[in-house]
Amino acid sequence: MCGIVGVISKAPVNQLIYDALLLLQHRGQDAAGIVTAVDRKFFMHKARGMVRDVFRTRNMRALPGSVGLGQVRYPTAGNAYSEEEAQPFYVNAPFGLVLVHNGNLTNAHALRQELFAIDRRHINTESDSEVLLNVLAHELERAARDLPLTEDEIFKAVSAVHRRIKGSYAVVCLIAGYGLLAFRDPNGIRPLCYGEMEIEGGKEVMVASESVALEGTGHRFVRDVAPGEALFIDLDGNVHARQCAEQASLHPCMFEFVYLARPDSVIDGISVYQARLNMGETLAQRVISTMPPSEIDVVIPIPESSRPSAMQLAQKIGKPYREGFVKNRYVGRTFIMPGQAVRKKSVRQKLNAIAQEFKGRNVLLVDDSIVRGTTSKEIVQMAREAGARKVYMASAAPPVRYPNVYGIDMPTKSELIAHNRSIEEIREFIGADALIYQDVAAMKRAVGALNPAIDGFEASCFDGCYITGDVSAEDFAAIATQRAAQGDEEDTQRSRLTLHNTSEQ
Ligand SMILES: O=P(O)(O)OC[C@H]1O[C@H](OP(=O)(O)OP(=O)(O)O)[C@H](O)[C@@H]1O
Ligand SMILES: NC(=O)CC[C@H](N)C(=O)O
Ligand SMILES: [Mg+2]
Repeated sequence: MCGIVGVISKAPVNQLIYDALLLLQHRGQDAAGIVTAVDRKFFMHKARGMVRDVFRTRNMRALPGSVGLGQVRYPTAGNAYSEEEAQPFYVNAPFGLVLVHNGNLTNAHALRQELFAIDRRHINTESDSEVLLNVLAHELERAARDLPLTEDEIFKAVSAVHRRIKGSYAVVCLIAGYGLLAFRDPNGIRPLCYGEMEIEGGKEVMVASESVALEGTGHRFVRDVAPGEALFIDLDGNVHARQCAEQASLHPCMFEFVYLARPDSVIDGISVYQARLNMGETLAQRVISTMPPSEIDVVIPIPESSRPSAMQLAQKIGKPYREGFVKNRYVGRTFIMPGQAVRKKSVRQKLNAIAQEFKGRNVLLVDDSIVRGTTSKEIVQMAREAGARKVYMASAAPPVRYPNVYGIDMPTKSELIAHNRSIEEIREFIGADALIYQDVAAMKRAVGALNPAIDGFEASCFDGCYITGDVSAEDFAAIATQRAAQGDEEDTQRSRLTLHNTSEQ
């Protein structure tokens, strides 16, 4: 998952974009980048690492201007080692475009060929976002007639982009000298919203992945961008909106509510925090129907993301909720780290047990999800080492059985602990005395009840239904092969032609 942000202001935006990216850091830890613009000239700094490491004072000073955009990256195409795949991406024609993307294109491999063979465009990385930018550039070129470029032409280009690209995408693009373009895929899989703030000399408009970025930077949340809709924000901060997709429906990604988004965000009218509480409530019913609550002494969350669900579950089953694991706040989120070896090592570095909460007790550990089983396996063992009598495990999300091709990095079935395994086999693998999972329909009901206007959820990793309906066996294979062939760090550094890199040299 990536976090994206774009701003049109009358004042310098470098610090503002930095602040917004910090608020979106939980969506991507591998790379960060900002582009600002003065008139038609772009300034960029992007590099691998977390926001705080990527931007030093000298880099910030080199980002002048009152319009700009930024991204924090969690790769789902290409790899984590490439500086060149960090975003934003830039193309000089037409007009000068820079783009940030959250999501994953399922037909990137076919588009890559098409761009070369038909549109005569060169793609220099494995990133699907570079493909997306070039499709947009090509369509803008086709739509644009005489100067100046008009709103109608911009929206026409977005409609053409919707027809060509498949998968999930929330996009912010800066068109040099014109303004900021933002659009969301026709199923609204990835989140995008915008807000405003009155400032001296006019209005400041911010587009961001999550409402927390708007709130945390003092902007008033206006609304979510609708699925298939495009916003064009001109340099005076006027927002022009148009539906650019032929067919649109709202199917936000369920995994945002389960794990990815911050609990203090509201996505498509649903409070992420409330969604997690509701999931805890329905999970409690599953627990009660599986074992008598009298067999449980204490409910312990696996920090961080499972806390709201565990709290609600404990209250519902009438058992104490205790903090049995302490999280080292300087270790990032393990699930979005690249590579299984580092993820495994990080669980122990990140979480440590408080023995007194475990000693001689029957504990029910609650996590928001079990994906590869890395966390649960370690945690169950740690609970035993800390002296627990029985260790039960509950997951606020159902078993993750199918690959995700829409922007969560689990492209192959084989890496999923629940794929082709019964609940009993998973229980045995993680070494728990009992394992209780959320039910798919119950989860959809519990979260869906928070906004009846939603058409449904993109929940393919739980139910195997891919909302775009057009992911072919070839697409699955291409995505999986591409991720499997990531190469190592050294290899990646060697193989890249660094076209637009302004990082430390
Ligand atoms: O089964 P796994 O493959 O281990 O993945 C699932 C775990 O990963 C996530 O935690 P993470 O440490 O990424 O972030 P958090 O601190 O927000 O919970 C998630 O909350 C689960 O704990
Ligand atoms: N998680 C994401 O949104 C990733 C965006 C894009 N597919 C990349 O890999 O850079
Ligand atoms: Mg976790």
